[in-house]
Amino acid sequence: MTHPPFGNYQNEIYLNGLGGVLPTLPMTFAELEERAGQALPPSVWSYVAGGAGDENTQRANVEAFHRWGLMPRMLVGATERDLSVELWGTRWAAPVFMAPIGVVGLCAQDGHGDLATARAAARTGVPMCASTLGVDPLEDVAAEFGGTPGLFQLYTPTDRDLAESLVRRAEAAGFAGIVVTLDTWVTGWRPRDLATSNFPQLRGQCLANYTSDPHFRSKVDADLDADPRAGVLHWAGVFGKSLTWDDLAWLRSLTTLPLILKGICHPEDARRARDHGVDGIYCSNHGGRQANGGLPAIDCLPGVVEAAGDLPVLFDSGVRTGTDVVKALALGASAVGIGRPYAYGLALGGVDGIVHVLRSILAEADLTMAVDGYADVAALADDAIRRC
Ligand SMILES: Cc1cc2nc3c(=O)[nH]c(=O)nc-3n(C[C@H](O)[C@H](O)[C@H](O)COP(=O)(O)O)c2cc1C
Ligand SMILES: CCCCCCC(=O)C(=O)O
Repeated sequence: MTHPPFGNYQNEIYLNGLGGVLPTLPMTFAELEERAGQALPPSVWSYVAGGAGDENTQRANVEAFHRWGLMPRMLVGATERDLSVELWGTRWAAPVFMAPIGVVGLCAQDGHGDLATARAAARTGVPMCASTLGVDPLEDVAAEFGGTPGLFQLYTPTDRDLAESLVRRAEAAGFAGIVVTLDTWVTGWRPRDLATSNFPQLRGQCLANYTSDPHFRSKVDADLDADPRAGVLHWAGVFGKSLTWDDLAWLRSLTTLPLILKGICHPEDARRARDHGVDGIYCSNHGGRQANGGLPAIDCLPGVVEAAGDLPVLFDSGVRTGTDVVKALALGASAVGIGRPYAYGLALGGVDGIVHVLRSILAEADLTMAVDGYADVAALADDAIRRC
């Protein structure tokens, strides 16, 4: 799919003026977050916005971007930019994707946020990484991608046959890679969720990938449609395998699709993952939702990139603007994950809301590269960023 330059969104907004639909959507992350907080039911809002402990790592993820600065280059004529990247043999329209967000389904007013996210992927060319914890089964999600590649994020259950079934279904549905999340086999200490006690109830609504799974259903001794609680109980018993390096050969054996490990921050873990034959590393601290007191993820990225060698490195945690995207690329990310911002766009404007958030971020990234003199992602590898 070819795209007009992402920066054109700026002209569209100027031309539509205040009378258009677009200006009713926020133009800054601060406003986006504030308005999503007003739009979402309190339990969903506190779940999405919240993090671990006093949320210091969550804030640090965002603030750390300000301690990195891009170095502008002049007289290079970056009048036309190409932001596309090739990952695992597939061309992505831009070096950006939507990070997996379980429970994102509940951010949509019609309760089908996974489908809305997939439709936004189709409209923008920005891949979606679909969470295991969806409101809509992965097959229905993949059917909405419209040619944009998609990734499936696996929460590995203790039941190996169930893991295999989920991966096989993702393969059959046409997903282009499997992202295995390592850092969330149990949830971290999340005071906002503890205060509302709503987490189990929210989670219970996001088990479509399990309750639609033939293997899962075969293990539940009840009619799941008549008694959804039986499904929740069975899920609670199989969710959350704490993986070790010894499990990697088994994970690798599940699929010929690219296998990507999410939650890697230590260079030594990146090196070990590479030695175990994975196809990609995903540097992330889960947006500060799991362990508080950690380093900002962006500060971990350079070490992970170096250790990963020639493996692609995905990155997320704290990305709020197009400039953040360019900084993460300049620090070696192959593609950058947008997390909470797209969930907030969904809460405010459904598919249009996500599209607006993604196009704004891409336009800012594109225009930042134009002004700073970087015509493509490869050019950013050339000394484009400094510690402030
Ligand atoms: C509400 C919410 C749910 C999430 N669910 C998942 C998930 O199901 N699987 C996963 O690997 N990561 C999940 N994450 C983590 C994101 O993939 C990503 O790492 C994080 O949002 C990045 O931080 P940021 O949103 O502050 O940029 C979730 C994040 C949020 C905010
Ligand atoms: C029991 C673990 C559920 C994890 C829910 C989704 C997620 O990753 C999150 O950060 O929230």
